[in-house]
Amino acid sequence: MSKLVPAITVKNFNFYYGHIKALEGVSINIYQNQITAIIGPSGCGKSTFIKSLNRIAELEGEVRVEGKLEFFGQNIYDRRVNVNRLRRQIGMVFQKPNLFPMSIYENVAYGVKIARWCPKAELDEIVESAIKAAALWDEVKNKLHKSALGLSGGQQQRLCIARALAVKPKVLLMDEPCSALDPIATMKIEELIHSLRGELTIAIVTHNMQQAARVSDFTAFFSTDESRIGQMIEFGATSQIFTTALDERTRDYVSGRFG
Ligand SMILES: Nc1ncnc2c1ncn2[C@@H]1O[C@H](COP(=O)(O)OP(=O)(O)OP(=O)(O)O)[C@@H](O)[C@H]1O
Repeated sequence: MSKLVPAITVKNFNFYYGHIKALEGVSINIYQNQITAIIGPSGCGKSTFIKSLNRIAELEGEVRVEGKLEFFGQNIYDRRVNVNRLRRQIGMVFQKPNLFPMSIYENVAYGVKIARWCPKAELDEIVESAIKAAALWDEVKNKLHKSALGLSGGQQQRLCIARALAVKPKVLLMDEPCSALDPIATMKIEELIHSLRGELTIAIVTHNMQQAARVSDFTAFFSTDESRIGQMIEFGATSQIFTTALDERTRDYVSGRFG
């Protein structure tokens, strides 16, 4: 394996919603061009964690952070950070597809257009290559100017991924991207994630153990203790976490005995 470079470095990270502590002492590297799965029981702070990486969490209300959270060496919570730019560089796909009521083309072009002026021919190329990268081109190439809301749930989710890819993010965060999809649509998303392997840094929250084992290079297991505050219990190569985890709580969770 080539040398691992952290895209995101997290050290002793605490996260609060108002006065309520949701995460405590999280330390982890999200490695560049690797796929990291975040697993753990409901309410342990998996979504909170990934939403804190691109500062989407603060859209939900007053939040506070402590500790270190760096994106290629830059403090993500520095006052001088341009949050819109940060969210382009660290894109996100949610549980349910959240397309705009616009055409397929416009959905993908949207982020590019608000970031900069772009000649039509270049925009066409960006849209096409993003939809191709999201493994959706053959299904939509003849209806690019039809409403995106007419697509199936699985197609909509791949279009959300295309929209995120169009602005050339360095990191893509995925929060249970398959939880609303049937097995075939899920398989297509997994194949798509697989095709991005080695080219894009991905952090994916999933409740599906087989999915984590299939798609990721690294796995982080989060949990809570009696305090109900989320912690990261163990982080390692996915093969190790699923076969020889060091912590008993991780072993119990991945084997289905807990959670
Ligand atoms: N916007 C919010 N305001 C206040 N508390 C929140 C907010 N979002 C989440 N929480 C709380 O933070 C804790 C962690 O929630 P989070 O959604 O991150 O967990 P999760 O592991 O992703 O759960 P699930 O697997 O059920 O989606 C929970 O106690 C939750 O109630």
